[in-house]
Amino acid sequence: MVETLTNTPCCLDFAASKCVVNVDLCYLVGGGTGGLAVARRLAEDGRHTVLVLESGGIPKEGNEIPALAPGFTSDSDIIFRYTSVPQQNAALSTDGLERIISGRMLGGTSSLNYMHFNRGSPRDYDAWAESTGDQSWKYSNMLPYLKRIETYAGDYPSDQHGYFGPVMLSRPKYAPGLDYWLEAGKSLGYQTRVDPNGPQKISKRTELNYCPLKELIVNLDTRFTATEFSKRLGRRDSSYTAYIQPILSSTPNLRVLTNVNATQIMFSGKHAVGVKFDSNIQNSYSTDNVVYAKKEIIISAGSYGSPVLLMRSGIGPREVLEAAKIPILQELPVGKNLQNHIALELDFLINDTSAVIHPPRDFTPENLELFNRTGDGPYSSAGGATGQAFIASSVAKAAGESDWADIQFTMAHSVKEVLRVMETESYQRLGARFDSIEIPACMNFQMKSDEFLACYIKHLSHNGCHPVGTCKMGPSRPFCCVIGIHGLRIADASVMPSIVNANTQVAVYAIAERVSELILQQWQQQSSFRQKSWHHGQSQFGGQSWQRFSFGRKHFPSYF
Ligand SMILES: Cc1cc2nc3c(=O)[nH]c(=O)nc-3n(C[C@H](O)[C@H](O)[C@H](O)COP(=O)(O)OP(=O)(O)OC[C@H]3O[C@@H](n4cnc5c(N)ncnc54)[C@H](O)[C@@H]3O)c2cc1C
Repeated sequence: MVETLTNTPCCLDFAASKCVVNVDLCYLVGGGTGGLAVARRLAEDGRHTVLVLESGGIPKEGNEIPALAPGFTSDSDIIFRYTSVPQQNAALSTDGLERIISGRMLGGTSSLNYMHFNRGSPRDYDAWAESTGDQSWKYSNMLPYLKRIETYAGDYPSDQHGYFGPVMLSRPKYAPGLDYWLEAGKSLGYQTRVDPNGPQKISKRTELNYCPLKELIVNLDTRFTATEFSKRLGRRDSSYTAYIQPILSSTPNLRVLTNVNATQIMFSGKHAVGVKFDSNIQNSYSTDNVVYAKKEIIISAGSYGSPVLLMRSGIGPREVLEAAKIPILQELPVGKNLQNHIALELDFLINDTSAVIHPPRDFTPENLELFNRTGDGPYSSAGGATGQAFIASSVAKAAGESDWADIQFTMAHSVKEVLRVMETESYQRLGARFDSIEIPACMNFQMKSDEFLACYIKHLSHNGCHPVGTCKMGPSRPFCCVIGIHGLRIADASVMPSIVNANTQVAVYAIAERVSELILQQWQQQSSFRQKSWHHGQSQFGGQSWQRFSFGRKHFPSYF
């Protein structure tokens, strides 16, 4: 059951409107993509009680309908909204100020996103292994976790896929324009029948006979594929619907508390022991509620939320904490290393609307009824990005990384290559022509010239909604533990040392799967050690042994 403060039975001091909760073992801040995946794995083990505190509520009605996803991104009830610092080379049409959003509800941003399902390149995971010095992050070692996420229902069944995981990975039947996309890719010499979620290999192009845009894209080793999605029968599969909803009522050791906002981690010395939170239930606002966790605290508040919570708790860069007059508990470069993809939409005019979603024609009551009945049709698509391609640019090539695609485009990113695709026979049949938005600063340049495109990109590009890296794993931070602090871990997009070359939710799920397994192993080892120590202590010290050897109790007797 999803609970609110007003009805949770574990709230000990309910009458005083301050809530003091003692959780058996573990407490998670943030019921988002990573958080709920960790919560599920820890709870289903059966030996531990897990409490999730989530700032938002249950996803709104209609959240499962992909076609409604774009509308939800501006619903202030279910998003965190920020504005970037002024950018020098992006978003200049809005004075360099970027609108940044993330999900604020159960499922977090997996309840808000467009459901594209891409693992990223094996090179991305290998790079994590290299930067952390921990070989277990290598792709070959992460493959079991990637498989554990998914129930594969795509076109390429193989031993590269999982078939029993919570998230359904599928390719929708309804895919307007996909045929044109694949035909265009094929006509340019690219492979098209490739598993987008198999190990990402860049296929060799058969010939390079036409490349007027070669300064940007020299190596056109690209694969054009259908896009795959985290959807079950055409409906959104989020971490809430996939990991938690199916087990919540039958898992009494898993508690989920909604509409509570964590404000600070509490410490005894350098040991994280609890979290303070505000709650806002039915317009009744209460502050400084406290939850204590016996085992440990795991933060999964996302790439913006996790560093903020750490800094509020005294963990962060000295200059930031001093400026905010927050006593420093641990100086760490929290909040640095923010990485994101850059995104740019290009508009084309075509004369045949069968290749795109056409709202007046497609979003009809009949098609809604079709979706409700079968999960098919226009309502099963979040914006119609039915095809995608991964390509290695000349920048990647120059760095010796021609097998590490640094551009992903989904009808259509990566300007010059998209323009090229639109010039192919298949898109010319649709009458496709570039319909550039008029930007005064770019009007002096010749349309499609390098100068024009550079100006266009600087003005209209924006963040790709894939923030990572703000609490990055380092060599001295095993199992996503916070350096210098006991009992505090992070499991979300913020721990990635570097961004993957695709959409980020799958990598977050993989991190959550791996971290939760490590946590369970570590807890198991600790309890075996404790048991051994206890027996040993008993024989040595008789009745005094428990206090002498047990962890936790000794340090925090008042909490437990
Ligand atoms: C518009 C959009 C479209 C996207 N499309 C795709 C896509 O198609 N495919 C893809 O792979 N990726 C996509 N992404 C990115 C992807 O969804 C995210 O990278 C991923 O979901 C992040 O997971 P997370 O666990 O790090 O954070 P989140 O899922 O955001 O979870 C953080 C959770 O913590 C909660 N929280 C934060 N602060 C507090 C606090 N103080 N107290 C309590 N709770 C708190 C939040 O409410 C949230 O539930 C998209 C992102 C956006 C914004």
